[in-house]
Amino acid sequence: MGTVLSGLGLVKKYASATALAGVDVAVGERESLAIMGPSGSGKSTLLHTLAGIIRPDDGQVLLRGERIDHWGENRLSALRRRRFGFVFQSGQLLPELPAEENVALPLMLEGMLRKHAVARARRWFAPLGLEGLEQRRPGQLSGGQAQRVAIARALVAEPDVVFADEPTGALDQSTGEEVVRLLTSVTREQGASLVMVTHDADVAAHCDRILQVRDGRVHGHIQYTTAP
Ligand SMILES: Nc1ncnc2c1ncn2[C@@H]1O[C@H](COP(=O)(O)OP(=O)(O)OP(=O)(O)O)[C@@H](O)[C@H]1O
Repeated sequence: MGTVLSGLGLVKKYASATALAGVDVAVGERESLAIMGPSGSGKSTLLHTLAGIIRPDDGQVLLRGERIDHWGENRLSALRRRRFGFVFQSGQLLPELPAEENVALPLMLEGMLRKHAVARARRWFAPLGLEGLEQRRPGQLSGGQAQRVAIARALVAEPDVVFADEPTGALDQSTGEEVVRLLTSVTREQGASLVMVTHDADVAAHCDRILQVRDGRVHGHIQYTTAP
């Protein structure tokens, strides 16, 4: 399995805390990696550093072997739009746009005509169990449906890597399980890798591998031979 994304010796310090104290991590082709650890252990900082949102103080981030951590802001934001997809805990959809336009947004931002972008966006509704909800606005969707729309938006531009930060954090247990099951399976089918921060061991168990982080360091790995 080839490596898509890697972090080597990542260090990130804030005035009051060392969020990352030298982290090595590699994410394989189509692999799903869960990042777990106590509150304040550096999970979100690690995800944001791998995604080119936070610049590390030391160490390197490589996408398909190419170093990206020292790229300029414009180049990094174009990379994030084209090659990465993002799913957050909640509140990431634009309330005034119908679901299909929310999904189409990354394509429109890249200059695709609205009707073409929406046509491509609609293809994601059936695989995510969202058929018939294309015209609904986010306020007319349940929490689980809104997260599935967010997953469709993260995948629509066919990214190399999807980053998810507590994607089930605002959902009840069974809705969260359904969302993570779809997130891991659809991401894999699309050919992308997944990096997901979660507090929830049941959610993490849907990933191929779990990275345990503690005090800004990798504390351990759990490798599943087959994800559920
Ligand atoms: N912008 C910031 N400024 C100062 N300190 C920060 C900043 N971001 C994170 N930290 C500190 O870095 C450490 C790691 O934070 P991080 O958010 O990565 O942890 P986490 O494991 O994601 O926590 P949680 O599970 O509570 O979200 C913490 O001590 C935090 O207080």
